[in-house]
Amino acid sequence: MATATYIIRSPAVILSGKGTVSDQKTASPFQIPQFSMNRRRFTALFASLHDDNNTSDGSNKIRKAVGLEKLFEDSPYDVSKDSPLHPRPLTSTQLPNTISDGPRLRVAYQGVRGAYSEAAAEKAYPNCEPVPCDQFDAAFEAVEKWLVDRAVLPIENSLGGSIHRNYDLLLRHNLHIVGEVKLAVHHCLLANHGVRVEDLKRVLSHPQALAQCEYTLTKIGLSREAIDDTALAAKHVAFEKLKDTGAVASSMAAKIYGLNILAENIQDDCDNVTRFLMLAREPIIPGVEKPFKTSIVFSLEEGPGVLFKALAVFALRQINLTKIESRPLRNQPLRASDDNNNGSKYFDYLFYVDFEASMAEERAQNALRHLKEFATFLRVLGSYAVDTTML
Ligand SMILES: O=C(O)C(=O)C[C@]1(C(=O)O)C=C[C@@H](O)C=C1
Repeated sequence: MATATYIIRSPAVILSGKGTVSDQKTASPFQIPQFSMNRRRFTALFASLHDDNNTSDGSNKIRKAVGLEKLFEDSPYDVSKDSPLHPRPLTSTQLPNTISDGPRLRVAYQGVRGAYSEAAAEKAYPNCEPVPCDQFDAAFEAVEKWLVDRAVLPIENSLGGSIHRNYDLLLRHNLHIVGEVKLAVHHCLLANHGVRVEDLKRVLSHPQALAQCEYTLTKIGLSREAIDDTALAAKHVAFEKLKDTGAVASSMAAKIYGLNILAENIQDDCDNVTRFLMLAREPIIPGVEKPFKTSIVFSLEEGPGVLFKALAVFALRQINLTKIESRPLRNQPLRASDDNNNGSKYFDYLFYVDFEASMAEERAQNALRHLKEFATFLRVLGSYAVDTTML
């Protein structure tokens, strides 16, 4: 039977399911002396959640499908070995504000200067050094390869919905969610000086930004063209000195690239908020001193009421869910329905759930233990403080 070696390097990662994980190692997850919760119980809990004695082939297939087998292979150093280089896990109380003490934290974001993601990085980590990345993948990789300390990436918007790419990348990469930050997004219509709204034929921006301004752009009658980020759209319009093309971007982008603001607040709803995730190589130790949220991803066997059963583990413990998202389980061949086989085929899905509880709480631990009884795969993406700041 094929076996895989997993180095479980954090207490916040759970690999579970019906496959064989023959040789698990746990790498010194707790190094913080001021760790305040019942450390022994927490360690025992994670050890038990990692302890997978099931033997059917289900989860190995899933791990292969989502690339989990690669999780630790590319690690710049093996954290299972004691090393002075091993950074201490961040504590929840260090985040997000006190993190800027000491040397400036380098924070990757997707886009160029003036992108909303840069503003989100600065809100998440005041006084940080924002590091632009061309794509979301590059931001994930920059953290993994120790080029930067953190990444701040958008995950959902109140008008446009989920940013699916980042849901997929969360699973493909080996980073932990250590916080969230919400940013009010006020879009402007930008153009070169001397250009009027009537002169414009098209507008460039990030697809999310274009979707958020759908109504206004249709009213003006502009054709839309997608570009990697809002600030890059502004930069392109400015550098190419375009006369018939505008950009949807921030007032900061207008300032940086010397564009004129033709219209402000052009998003379809004045309450336009994007939620960003703060990602790090190490998880934080979850606390209970302030409102916490936990993000997980899991998959289930096919069958009637299975998702209902999965969600009931939270309802039974009065745990509120704040988000549920399903994504196709990539590289998983289409399965034929075995019961009442009528030749129908269906897809397999991963379910991403955010719930309002800390992994330091017994009810959250029990809920996940319960879920693990029938989930074919389960991973905790992070347990982190809720962003309760006023926008
Ligand atoms: O293009 C930018 O400026 C970004 O930061 C990206 C992004 C996104 O991906 O949703 C971020 C916030 C806004 O919702 C629009 C675009």
